[in-house]
Amino acid sequence: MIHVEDLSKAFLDYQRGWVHAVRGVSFACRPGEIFGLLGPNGAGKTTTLRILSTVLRPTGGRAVVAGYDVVQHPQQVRRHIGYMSASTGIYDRMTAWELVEYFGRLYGMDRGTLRARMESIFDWLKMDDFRDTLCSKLSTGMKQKVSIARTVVHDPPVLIFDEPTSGLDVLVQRSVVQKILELRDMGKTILFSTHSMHEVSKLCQKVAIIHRGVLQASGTPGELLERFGQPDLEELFFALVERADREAEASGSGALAR
Ligand SMILES: Nc1ncnc2c1ncn2[C@@H]1O[C@H](COP(=O)(O)OP(=O)(O)OP(=O)(O)O)[C@@H](O)[C@H]1O
Repeated sequence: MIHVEDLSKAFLDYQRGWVHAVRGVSFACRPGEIFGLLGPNGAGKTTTLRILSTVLRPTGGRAVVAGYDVVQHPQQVRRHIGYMSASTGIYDRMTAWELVEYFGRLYGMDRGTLRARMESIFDWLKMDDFRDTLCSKLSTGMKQKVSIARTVVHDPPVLIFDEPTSGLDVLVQRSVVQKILELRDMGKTILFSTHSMHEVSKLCQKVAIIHRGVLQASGTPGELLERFGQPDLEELFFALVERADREAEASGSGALAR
């Protein structure tokens, strides 16, 4: 459902020259599976997810999402994905209900289907108590639920979450993680990025560790620990990041990626 092959993205930056944000990244994620992209700041996670959600064009390689190539059929890709990032917009002057309805209409859903879908989402996310409250008056946790609702309103088969729990308290984090697990159980294909090893071990069937724009390793958490002889994900993460940094220093490209 998500197939990424040798994907690259370089930006021409005014101060830094060419920044190779993503270099030769390949992975696949299937329905009913959560794939975690784990990496430190500046690793290339957001750039990868933006390419997959057609916000950015790759400079090399190929990505197919829900059966559609992201460069050749961006509109079809957008119809079949839900993309949620920290900057997912919540409009203060709309109520929770109006906002989700607005996005459903943008996806071209007819009134009857949209209403039934919204009733079921508001019930699933326990949003009925604040369905008519203005978004400006919602707590951070309530806003996060509205973001999830707008991301899934058109019932896309593929969901892409960019650090969906960042900046949330532990209770809200827990409920977001729970909802992501429920979406997986509904058979969705889920890709998400995070800094948190704890989330990866709780959520992911497969994980890729990315640093300096390069996938340092990918597989099931169990496979990776065995392959690299590490006791847990945290140790594995540090070992791979340090190895990549040493290699970059040795090749003289140490300052490049951050
Ligand atoms: N529009 C841009 N122009 C120039 N460089 C960019 C641009 N967008 C991203 N980059 C650079 O690409 C690299 C990867 O950034 P990216 O945002 O993908 O990392 P990330 O893994 O999502 O980091 P974080 O966890 O901090 O959000 C960084 O060096 C960043 O500065």
